[in-house]
Amino acid sequence: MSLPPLTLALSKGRIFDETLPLLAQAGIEVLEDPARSRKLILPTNQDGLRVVLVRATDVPTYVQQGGADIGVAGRDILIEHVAQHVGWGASGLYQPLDLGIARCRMSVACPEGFDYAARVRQGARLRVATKYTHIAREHFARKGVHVDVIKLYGSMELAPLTGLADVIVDLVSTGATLKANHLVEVEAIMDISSHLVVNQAALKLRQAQIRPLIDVFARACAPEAQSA
Ligand SMILES: Nc1ncnc2c1ncn2[C@@H]1O[C@H](COP(=O)(O)OP(=O)(O)OP(=O)(O)O)[C@@H](O)[C@H]1O
Ligand SMILES: O=P(O)(O)OC[C@H]1O[C@H](OP(=O)(O)OP(=O)(O)O)[C@H](O)[C@@H]1O
Repeated sequence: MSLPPLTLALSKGRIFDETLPLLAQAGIEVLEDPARSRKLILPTNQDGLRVVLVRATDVPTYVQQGGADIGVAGRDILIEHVAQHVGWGASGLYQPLDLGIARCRMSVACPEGFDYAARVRQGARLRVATKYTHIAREHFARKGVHVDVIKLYGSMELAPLTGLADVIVDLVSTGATLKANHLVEVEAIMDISSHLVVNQAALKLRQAQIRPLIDVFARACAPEAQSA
């Protein structure tokens, strides 16, 4: 009797695009292009593996709850997920590998004319708009800065421009989005890249299928594989 295929959860933007070359190094090919198809379950050229497309924020949930066996998620998403789901227990989600893809950083940014350093020195209360409330709270708590955190789901750059917030905490890569909106990066909080996440029960029950897949990713993202 053949086993059901392993399910790999990916979000359809950068993570999908940057995971494909890692899979390709092991001869694994996704047989449909999410940019052209509305399908959410994509076959691969291997009977034992399929890809499901989920929102980036849902990848940890799918993997932890067993909707997928394995997934790729940004460190930003993983930190927020773990902080919000402490009740679920730390178990269920194994993070064996930093894949080094979708690299960016989490930063504090503010409007060009805003004197962030002075406001921090003065001990002023800051209004912080962000999707990453846990990371923002931790960062400002460590600095001893009092903040009101305003949770947003996107377009954080707009918040200081409309008077909704003083600063934002968001992802920065090239800096082009900040520049286009007359914002400046004033503090880097942490480097971000995407990690492999694995359902712990699946890892125990389906060792023989999952271990080789983890090894495929480990080989593909090793430094010598990058330069080859
Ligand atoms: N500008 C950026 N440069 C590099 N990596 C980024 C950048 N912005 C976000 N990321 C990383 O990519 C992850 C988002 O992955 P991806 O682009 O696949 O999701 P998405 O498809 O945009 O999200 P959603 O599924 O919510 O629409 C983030 O969690 C972060 O780790
Ligand atoms: O420094 P840059 O290279 O300009 O990248 C930064 C932008 O990238 C991310 O957004 P993304 O492109 O993922 O858009 P989204 O949040 O709407 O998915 C982030 O939220 C910034 O807006």
